[in-house]
Amino acid sequence: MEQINNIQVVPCTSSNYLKAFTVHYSQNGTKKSWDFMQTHDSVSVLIFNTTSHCFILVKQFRPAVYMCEWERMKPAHADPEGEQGDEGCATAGPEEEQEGSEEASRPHQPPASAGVTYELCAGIVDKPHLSLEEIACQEVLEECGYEIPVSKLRRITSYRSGVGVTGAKQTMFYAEVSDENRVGEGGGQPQEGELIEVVKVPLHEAMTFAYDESIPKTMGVIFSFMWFHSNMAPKYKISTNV
Ligand SMILES: Nc1nc(=O)c2ncn([C@@H]3O[C@H](COP(=O)(O)OP(=O)(O)O[C@H]4O[C@H](CO)[C@@H](O)[C@H](O)[C@H]4O)[C@@H](O)[C@H]3O)c2[nH]1
Ligand SMILES: [Mg+2]
Repeated sequence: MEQINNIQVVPCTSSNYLKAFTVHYSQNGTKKSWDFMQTHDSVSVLIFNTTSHCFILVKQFRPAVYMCEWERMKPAHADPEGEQGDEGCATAGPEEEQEGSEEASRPHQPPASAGVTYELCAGIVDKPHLSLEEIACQEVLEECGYEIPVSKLRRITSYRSGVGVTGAKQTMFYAEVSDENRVGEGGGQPQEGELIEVVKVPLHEAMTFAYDESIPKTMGVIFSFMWFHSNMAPKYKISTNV
């Protein structure tokens, strides 16, 4: 379990990952404006291990998810844009800053598990010299430890994510792997700060997993499990409990 402490929230003024803008425009003669962020497109891969009949997912701490929970649990007086003084900044109170103290003893800070989500293996498209498929295969290797050629990828579809905020394009692939393709532990690239746990979801538990709201997960997981159910499950002649 991760230990999350020393939380400080500051305005994001310069980032390699996102840029915030306001666009002013006219729609059918009416002047409008909209705030949005430019981010990278991304790829994701539904991985099915044919040896163990399990889906291979990744589990990782997501600061954005955690901060939603942090906001929710914050006492009313701890307004980041109000009483903290620094514009738009928030710092955890003194009791939150003691390293190593029990998370349960911090009434205003959610446990780290509140920010951990189950996701498809995925990555941002930030290498112009590589195809979407090549980036997807790199992520499968780095995050999950399976080495597969691009020919093993089947494109499921692409769609827009965060249409109110980013509108970035995500492309989803499907890949069947076997234990023989496993060449490493996965886990992401520690030098880039990635700390990823590889988890297996047995095929027969997939739909129960997908609809269990107590398990935080992305829409990609739910959609891809349903895609598998209607497109691939008959091939494996296994009920997925829909
Ligand atoms: N985002 C960001 N902010 C930082 O401040 C920040 N600082 C460092 N980094 C580094 O960027 C890399 C991002 O990792 P990936 O390429 O594996 O992309 P994912 O984070 O897995 O995101 C994908 O999968 C998600 C789940 O399906 C989708 O929601 C996304 O759309 C989709 O791109 C890591 O090396 C991370 O250390 C930041 N990355
Ligand atoms: Mg990733």
